[in-house]
Amino acid sequence: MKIDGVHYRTIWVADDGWSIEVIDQTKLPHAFQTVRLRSADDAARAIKDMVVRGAPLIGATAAYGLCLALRDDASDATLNEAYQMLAATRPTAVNLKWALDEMVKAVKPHGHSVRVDAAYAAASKICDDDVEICRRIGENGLKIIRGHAEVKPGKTVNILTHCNAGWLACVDWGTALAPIYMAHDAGIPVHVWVDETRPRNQGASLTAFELGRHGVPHTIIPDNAGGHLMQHGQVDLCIVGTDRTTATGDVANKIGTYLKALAAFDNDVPFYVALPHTTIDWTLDDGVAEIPIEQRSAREVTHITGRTDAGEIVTVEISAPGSAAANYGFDVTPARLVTGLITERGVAAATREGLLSLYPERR
Ligand SMILES: CSC[C@H]1O[C@H](OP(=O)(O)O)[C@H](O)[C@@H]1O
Repeated sequence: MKIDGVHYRTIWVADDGWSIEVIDQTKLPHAFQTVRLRSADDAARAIKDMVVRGAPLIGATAAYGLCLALRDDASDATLNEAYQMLAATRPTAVNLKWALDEMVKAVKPHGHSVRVDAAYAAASKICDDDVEICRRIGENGLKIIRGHAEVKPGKTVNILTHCNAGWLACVDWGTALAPIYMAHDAGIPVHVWVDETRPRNQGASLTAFELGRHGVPHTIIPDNAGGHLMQHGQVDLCIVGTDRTTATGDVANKIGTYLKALAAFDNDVPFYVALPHTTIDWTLDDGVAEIPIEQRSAREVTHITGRTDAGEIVTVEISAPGSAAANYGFDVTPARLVTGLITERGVAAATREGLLSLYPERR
């Protein structure tokens, strides 16, 4: 996406031809800085510390993490060790394992002397494919937004989203936000209710940053406000992302998504999930029982980082000292609450048959 006229992806090979540069998302929205990754450890730390985050971008970063490991030593032992280390960084986003498996398939057949080139080529393809996949998700989601615009001609289409599933969560475009960018660029009047998304505030910090830079009208709301807005007819549809969706359409996404889906269901508000095929876990049927839910540090709940009026970036404690805090990173929305799955191949019902209609090769 463009920032101040410059087109950025979230991850790229640096000008030295081998190290990896990423946007440091822990510094946004108050500073736009990049970080250089020079080892698999650097890549793992960037994923774990959420310097990079979002299922597709986590996968892309892990892919380049394997490239960096192989530069030092292209042996199977190093490949396996780096795979295991990167795979252990964050458990919920299935793109992580998908990307690592793609890299192993691309590298393993080759002799050591060509493995590094094969790895960088494979990682680059993962990134290029993600850009095109997300662009197509945007096109398919645009049709849905256009449909809502047609039933209220000249009026604004109000869309609620949760967390950040924009270009910052992917390599470019995004998933849930791609249709919104395309609708805005097509002249359809859209407005986005942006869930702040506690505790890491990816909505207030990242989605609002993205939409603001693209000129898309939006309003940041507390996570608990969405149901009220839906009750009062102020939400035409919801579009969110996902970190892992089962073969039956159960959707793991940022904590709070499930509650939003319940409110949408109760108010007859269409609830869409935008995802690439790389986020579908075909091995799972029951998302609530089977999808691993990351638990992060209590400090992310008890403390918050922001900018003072004087422009200083500070972290402060916002809770009663000594109180325990639980920090579940994701929840699972059962398929019955999902209106449709917006993929690069079209929009499917959140069912096994719906997904297989788009991905018949999975039968
Ligand atoms: C397109 S994946 C976006 C997805 O990832 C976010 O989680 P996190 O910021 O912790 O990586 C959130 O669940 C988004 O919906």
